[in-house]
Amino acid sequence: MTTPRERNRRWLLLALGGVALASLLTWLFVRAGEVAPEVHYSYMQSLRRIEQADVELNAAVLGSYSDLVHNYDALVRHLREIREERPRILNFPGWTPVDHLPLLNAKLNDLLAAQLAKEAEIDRFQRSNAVLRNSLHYFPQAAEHYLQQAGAAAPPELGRFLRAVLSFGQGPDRDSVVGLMAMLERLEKVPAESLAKEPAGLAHLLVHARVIIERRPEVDQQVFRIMHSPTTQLHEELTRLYTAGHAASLSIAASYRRLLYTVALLLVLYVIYAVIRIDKNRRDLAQRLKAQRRAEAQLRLYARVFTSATEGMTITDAQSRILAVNPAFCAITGYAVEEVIGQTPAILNSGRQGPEFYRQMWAELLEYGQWHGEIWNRRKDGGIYPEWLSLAAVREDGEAVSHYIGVFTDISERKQNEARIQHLAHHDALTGLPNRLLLEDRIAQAIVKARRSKLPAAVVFVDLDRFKNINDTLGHEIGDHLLIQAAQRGLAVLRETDTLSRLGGDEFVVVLPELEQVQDAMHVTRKLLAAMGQPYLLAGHALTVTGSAGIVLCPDDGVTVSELLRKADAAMYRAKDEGRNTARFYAPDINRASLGELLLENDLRGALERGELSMHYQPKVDAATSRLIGAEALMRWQHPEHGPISPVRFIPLAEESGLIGGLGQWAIHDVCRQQRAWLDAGLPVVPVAVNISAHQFAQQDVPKLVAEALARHRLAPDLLTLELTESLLMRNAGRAVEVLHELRAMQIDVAIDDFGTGYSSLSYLNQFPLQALKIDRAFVCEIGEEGASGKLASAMIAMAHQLDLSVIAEGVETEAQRDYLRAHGCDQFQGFLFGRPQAAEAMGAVLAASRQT
Ligand SMILES: Nc1nc2c(ncn2[C@@H]2O[C@@H]3COP(=O)(O)O[C@H]4[C@@H](O)[C@H](n5cnc6c(=O)[nH]c(N)nc65)O[C@@H]4COP(=O)(O)O[C@H]3[C@H]2O)c(=O)[nH]1
Repeated sequence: MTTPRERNRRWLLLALGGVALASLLTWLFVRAGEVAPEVHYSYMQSLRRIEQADVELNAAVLGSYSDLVHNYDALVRHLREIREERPRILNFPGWTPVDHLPLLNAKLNDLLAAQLAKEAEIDRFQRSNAVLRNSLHYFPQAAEHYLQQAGAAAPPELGRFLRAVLSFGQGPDRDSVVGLMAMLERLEKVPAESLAKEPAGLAHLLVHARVIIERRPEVDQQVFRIMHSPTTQLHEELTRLYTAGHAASLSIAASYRRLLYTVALLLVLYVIYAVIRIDKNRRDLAQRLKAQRRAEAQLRLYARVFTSATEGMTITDAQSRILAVNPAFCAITGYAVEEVIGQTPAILNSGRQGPEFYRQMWAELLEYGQWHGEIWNRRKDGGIYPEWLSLAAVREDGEAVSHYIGVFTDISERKQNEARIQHLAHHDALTGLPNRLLLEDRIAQAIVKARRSKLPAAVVFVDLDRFKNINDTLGHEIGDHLLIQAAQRGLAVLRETDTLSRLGGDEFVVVLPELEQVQDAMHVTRKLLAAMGQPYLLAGHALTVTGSAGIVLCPDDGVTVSELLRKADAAMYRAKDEGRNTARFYAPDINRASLGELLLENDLRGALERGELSMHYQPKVDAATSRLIGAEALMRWQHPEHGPISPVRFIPLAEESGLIGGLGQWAIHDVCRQQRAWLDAGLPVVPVAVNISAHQFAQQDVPKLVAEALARHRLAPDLLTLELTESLLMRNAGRAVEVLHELRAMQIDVAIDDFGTGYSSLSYLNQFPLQALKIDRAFVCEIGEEGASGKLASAMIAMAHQLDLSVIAEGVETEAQRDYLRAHGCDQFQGFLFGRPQAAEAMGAVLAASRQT
């Protein structure tokens, strides 16, 4: 930007430059045209006329001298011409080069001097020649007359003298002057009486003779001097010098013309350049104007985004002083704009995060230029709320930070939803007791405590005796009420540190951590069974239901969750076997005798080789059109003695025994093999999802395994998808992110399975490159029962969509569930309503049928 002062100076310089250029051009123009031809020709003519007159003057002198012309008219005329013309050559034309002037002036002066000298000589010549002419004219007549008069009396020498004078008069001879003068003097001395009768005639004759003898050489000399006057030569020289001066002037004028032409040419070029520049500037200006308009429109858009965004936005300077906040900020925090401008965001500090949190946040923000995370802040009214905050440091041209920008969303509702999801995920919907997931966690904690405190823990498996009969005869509703009351009674007899959970149906499990003595476990169990065994008054019926319990001790009977549960279960069966309404401690023989899990595990080892395992396929359909769009592969074990065994039972066994690696690998290969077979059979295949267990994920290089299987069966990656559980991802987030990125690079889609049953927050799932989320069957089950669970499923769908995840609902059994989920934007359905898991042949038929729809 130029200041007005600079602009004025620039204009002044421009004006001065213009004046200087105009002066230069004028001067060049004048200099270039200064040699005016008419002045030159006039001067040359004057020179030539003088020269001509001079030549003719000489001719006139010669004419007079040779007596061809008897008057001096021509002579006088030429002299007059020269005199008249002379003033015209006295001043050289103004353009004559200055360095030529001294020589020209010197030559001119020489010429003038020579002319004056010549004029004087001519003047003398005129006079002498007139006298001589007169004598020459009269001398012959006088001689003739005298000789006639004197006759013989004439001096003897006279005849010779007369002839000599006559001859001398025609063409003088210098040498004869002396002799003639001697003769003349002698004749003049001849006494008059001795001469003839005409002495006066002789004297007259001798006077003429003297004139001839004296004047003839004089006139000759004068003519000689006139003829040899340097005027002619000086004329020539002056003309030559003048011509040279003229030529030099012409050359100088030509130089100026060239210079003028060059300057003019430069000016023309400059004008062209200026025009081009002006045009370019005009175009640049137009472009800049366009860009500026675009930028203004963009700014208006940004401003609209800023004011209408639902996220709170804060812009601070480098010292964190708030410069601007948007309306959403005010709506969320309760502060008015003027209350926060100039303050720092510390006014929102809730005290929930310690100094270390902020120190790390700032360190990350300054190092990476951004920070994202959850933070608790305080509203103006003192209320504390969680927000998802994204901070960015703005650096101009990589320099120091100039501003900070904060964008945040109030995630109170999401947090509440998550908390409710967590609660539901970990609690039984009917009784509100912890469910299997939370139970496993509590058992794990009890194991750790037992190890640390050396005080044993007990796990008690309680099953209500013949509860099924109540359900079957009095209906589920009464059964449910009974279970609720049983749970409440159970809770009433337990310590706060104990856990009572419901596994499902009529199965309860109690965790008793840090027992003072082992018998306490039996004591508490008996109290529990007694409480639960009291009569229940339900819908007018007084019901008594007893319970059987199996107790295991940690660490004596086991140190893993599954082991303790399995053994407690076995002990419970022993109690049932031994007459019900009783409790039994676990004993090693129980395990083998009642359940034979170990035997089962043993059987599982050879199951693959014996061909007892197979993959079944359950269809997935598009929520909007109900068209088949995928399938989930589910493993089936056909035990030769026990018949079909659920994967819920044998997959944990396979995980515990380390067999899961082989089974998982086989599952992927078998699904790929099957897809290839369907493809070869010309069926319209759909992507098939394979479950990956946490143990398999930890043990194997899943991307490599998938790549090998795809390559071996020549399958495109979009025909295979993977399902990983939420807890798997959370257990080793760092490695999971890496593996998921590898799979993404291979274009393998990954879905998160059983969502809602883990402990993860959706915000944290953000870091995983996932494509789909499967809502666990537990949440779908609740839909249609007028509970909160429907709301949870819809909250999950909304949150998953916010994370750009497609949502699949598992276990859709009823049309009510389907309609509810569809209305809330669920993308895909899987469940008995659309098809049960079925063998490959049956699935082939489903694929074939899908061609028609
Ligand atoms: N009540 C009801 N159930 C429905 C409905 N729709 C589907 N299901 C069942 O829900 C389970 C869905 O599989 P999942 O959640 O991955 O849960 C699976 C998965 O975690 C595991 N599993 C099965 N096959 C494999 C496998 O090949 N590898 C691994 N690692 N795990 C497997 O075993 C679990 C249980 O499998 P399944 O018994 O086949 O049970 C399947 C399926 O039969 C419905 O409408 N109502």
